[in-house]
Amino acid sequence: MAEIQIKNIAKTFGAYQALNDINLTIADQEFMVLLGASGCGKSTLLRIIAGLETATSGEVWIGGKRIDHLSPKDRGIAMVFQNYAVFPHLTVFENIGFGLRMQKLPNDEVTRRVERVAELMHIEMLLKRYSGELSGGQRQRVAVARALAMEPDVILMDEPLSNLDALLRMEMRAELKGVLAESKTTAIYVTHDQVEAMSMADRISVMHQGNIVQAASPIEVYRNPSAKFVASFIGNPPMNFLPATREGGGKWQVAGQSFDGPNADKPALQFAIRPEDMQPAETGILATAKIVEPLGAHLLVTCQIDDALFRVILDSDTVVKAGQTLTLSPQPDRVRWFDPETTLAVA
Ligand SMILES: Nc1ncnc2c1ncn2[C@@H]1O[C@H](COP(=O)(O)OP(=O)(O)OP(=O)(O)O)[C@@H](O)[C@H]1O
Repeated sequence: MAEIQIKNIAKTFGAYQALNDINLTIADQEFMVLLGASGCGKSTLLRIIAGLETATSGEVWIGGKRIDHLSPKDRGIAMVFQNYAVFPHLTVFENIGFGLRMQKLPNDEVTRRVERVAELMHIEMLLKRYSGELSGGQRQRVAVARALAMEPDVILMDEPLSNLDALLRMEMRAELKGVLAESKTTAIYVTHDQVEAMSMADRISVMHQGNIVQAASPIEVYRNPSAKFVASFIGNPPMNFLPATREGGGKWQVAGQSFDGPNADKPALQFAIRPEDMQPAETGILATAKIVEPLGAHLLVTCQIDDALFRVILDSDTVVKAGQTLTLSPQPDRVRWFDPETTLAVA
């Protein structure tokens, strides 16, 4: 069992607060993705768990044991980095077995483990090759295989696919997800790529300025963002927002139309909707199409509603021209509301 508990972790670099009181529990065998923009603190958190960085305060527990005072090699953790440090002058076999040799495991055990993970990563035919002769994708597989060969309780990955080209990345992310599920390892995966996060994670922790803003399943983060930051960070294009003023009795005025909303005691809220959840209708909000982008699978239309830009994703057969007025109506169960002061979601 390798449940990871992060308790009140804070980290300062001089006067700079990189992490503020982080609390997070990652279940045994869960695939947790830390997602956030550059500088939000995700690598720092990962490095604290690995023991490559010391927290200013707080505790890290794995499998019910406190481990933050242990040296990295005694934590039962393996790590895969972006610049996968595969040794070019060693064969693939020796690269994968490197950590096992350091642990002085017997030869037959090294062979057994290397062959097993090589098969898992589909590189068994490369074992005798020198790593310097491999492609980027193959080298990345070797790096992951080397981590898995350690049979760690926990595997930590920091942007492991970011050096690969787009197609290989897509292939590897599906494969990596499958391999990790099969190996029953608890995984924490750092990325700033939301597609990677959405497609791979059991849960995503969205980080911003040293805090975890929301930790939930990908679909929950997408459908029910807990804060405006999450709504604007996840989704491409992101959620749309329009100002809403209170009419009373749970009704809100949005761009000249009346909508059912929360019964909140606030003069104003923000109405929010995903681009695919706002469609042409008989009655609704009037929008002027500004830019029409046919993207093959669908049509992306950037509109103006009062002063706000608003993006909708329409069926690719829809005929829309720039300058045209559209009447748009939201799918009612997909409308979300945010408090403009706290920026938090209002139920
Ligand atoms: N050794 C250090 N000394 C001083 N500041 C640091 C140090 N390491 C990280 N920081 C700062 O802490 C903040 C968080 O860094 P971190 O590397 O965790 O961000 P990140 O979210 O992983 O970003 P990226 O995606 O760019 O790697 C950044 O502002 C960074 O400049």
